[in-house]
Amino acid sequence: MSVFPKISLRAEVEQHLSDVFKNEELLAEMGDTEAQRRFEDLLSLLSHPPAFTCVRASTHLAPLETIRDRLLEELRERQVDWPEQSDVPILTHPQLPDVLLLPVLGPRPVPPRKSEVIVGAQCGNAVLRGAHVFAPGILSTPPYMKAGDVVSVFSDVEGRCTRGAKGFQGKKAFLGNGVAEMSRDGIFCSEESVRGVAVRMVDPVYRSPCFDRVLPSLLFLQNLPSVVVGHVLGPCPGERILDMCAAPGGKTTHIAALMGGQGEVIALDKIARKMEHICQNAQSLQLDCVRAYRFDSIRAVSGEQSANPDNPHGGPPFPPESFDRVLLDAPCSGLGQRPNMCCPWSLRELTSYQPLQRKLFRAAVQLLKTGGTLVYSTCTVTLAENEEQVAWALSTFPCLSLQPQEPHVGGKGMPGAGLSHDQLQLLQRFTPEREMSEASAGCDLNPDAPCSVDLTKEDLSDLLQRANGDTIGFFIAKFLKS
Ligand SMILES: C[S@@+](CC[C@H](N)C(=O)[O-])C[C@H]1O[C@@H](n2cnc3c(N)ncnc32)[C@H](O)[C@@H]1O
Repeated sequence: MSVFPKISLRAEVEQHLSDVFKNEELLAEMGDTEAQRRFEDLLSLLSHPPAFTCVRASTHLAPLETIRDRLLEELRERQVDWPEQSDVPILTHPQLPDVLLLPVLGPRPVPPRKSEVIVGAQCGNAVLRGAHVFAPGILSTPPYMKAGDVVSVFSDVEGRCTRGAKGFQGKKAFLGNGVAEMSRDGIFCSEESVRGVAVRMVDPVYRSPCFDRVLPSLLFLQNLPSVVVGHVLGPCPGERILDMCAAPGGKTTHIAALMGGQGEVIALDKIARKMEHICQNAQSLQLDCVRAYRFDSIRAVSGEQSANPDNPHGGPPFPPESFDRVLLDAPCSGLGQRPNMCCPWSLRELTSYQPLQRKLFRAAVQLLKTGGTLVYSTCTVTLAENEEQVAWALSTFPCLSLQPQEPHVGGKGMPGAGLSHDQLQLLQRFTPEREMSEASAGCDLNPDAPCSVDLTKEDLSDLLQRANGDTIGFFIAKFLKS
C-alpha cells in the first residue's frame, strides 16, 4: 500500500465527526448523499499531502520575481538529484503577493525494494511533503545497512515500532525509495545524538522539492491558509500587535514582514523550549521588531490600566486595550493537518480544546483596543473549535462583530452552529473535500511527465483553483471590536 487510503481514527471519533459533518443544518443545505460523499472525501484526503508546496517569500527583503528566480536557480543546481525539478512551474498567487507555489507530483508508482527503513509517523509525513529522512526520525533499519545502500522507506503510522528494531511487521505505509547516507551503527550506536540526513529520498511516492537550507532568509515554508491569516489580520507599519500563541513564529514573522519591520510584534507562547524557534526565525528573516516572551496568554491581561511596573521592558502581562490587532492562532485538535494517516486520540482528547480556546479568546478581547481587529484561527476541521466558537464569541462579547476577510480564497463557514447565512459567508474555512466537488481537475500534472513551465491561462487558473482548495484543513474568523 503506498499511502493510507484514509485517515485511521478511533471508532468513537469517526462516529463523532460523521455526526458533525452530517448535522441537521448541513443536511438541509446539501442533502444526505452529498454530505456523506464529502465526509468520505475528507477522511481520504487527510491521509494525503496537499496538492502544492507553499512557500512564503521575504518580500520585505527582495521583490517576489527576484526571489522566484533565485529559487529556480537553486532547484536547477540541485538537478543532479531530480532532473525534473527544474521543469516544475513555480506559480505566484494573484491574491497573495508573497507566495510561491510548487505542485506536488504524486502519488507516483514506485516499486518497493527488499531493504526496509521504518520512520516515525511525523518524519513520514515530512517525507510525503518533500523532506529527506533525518537520523532522529529513523526507528528501524535492515541489520547491516551501510551508506550507499538503496532502501525503501515506510512510515510507522500507528507508532508501534521500537527504536533500533531490525524489522517491523506492523501497519506501515510506503513512502518511496532512497539511498542511505549513514550506516545502521552510525544511526543507533553513536554516543552522541545523531543529526543530519540519514536517507536521501531519490524516488518518493510524492515528489516535491526539499526546502532544507534553501534560501533561508528569503523563503519560509508555510501552508497557504496560514499565509492568508497574516493578510487577513492586515497589520500596518507602526502598529502594536499581539500574537498570543506564536511558536514557532510562522505567523509572527509574517506579521512583522507585512509591517516592513516597523512597529512592534509581541509573540507569546506557553512552552519554553519553543521560544528559541520564534527568535531564530525572526533573526533568519531579518525581522527585528519581534519581541518574544514565554507566557501563558490566558494570564496576559494585567489588572492595572497603566504599564506593568514589574516589567519595564514592555513584556506581559499587559493592561487592557494595549494592542491595535490581536492574533489568536489557537491550540487546537489539529485535525486539518495533512498528511495524517492515523490519529490515535480518544473522543475526550479531541473535544478537550474548546474551553481552553475560550479562555484565550476572553484575554484576546480584553487586550484589544476599541476599534482594533481580532483574528481567530485553527488548523482543525471540527465545528466545536471553529463555527461554534464564533457563535459563542458573538453572543458573549456584544462589542464584537464579524468582518469580511481579504483575501477570501477558502470556502464559507460550515452550517451547524446556528450562524446565519451572511455570517457563514464572512468566515473562511479551508476544507480539502471542497476541492473535490467544486474545483475542476482540468490541469492535472502527470507525475511522470514533467510539466512545461509555459502554462496556458486556463491551466494556470485550474492550478490556482486547486492550490486554493487542496490545502490543509483550516479556519479563519475576523472580528472588529467597537
Ligand atoms: C497552532 S500553534 C501556533 C502556531 C503559530 N501561530 C505559527 O504560525 O507558527 C499553537 C501554539 O499555542 C501554544 N499555546 C498553547 N496554550 C497556550 C497558552 N495558554 N498561552 C500561550 N501559548 C499557548 C502552543 O505551545 C503552540 O505553540
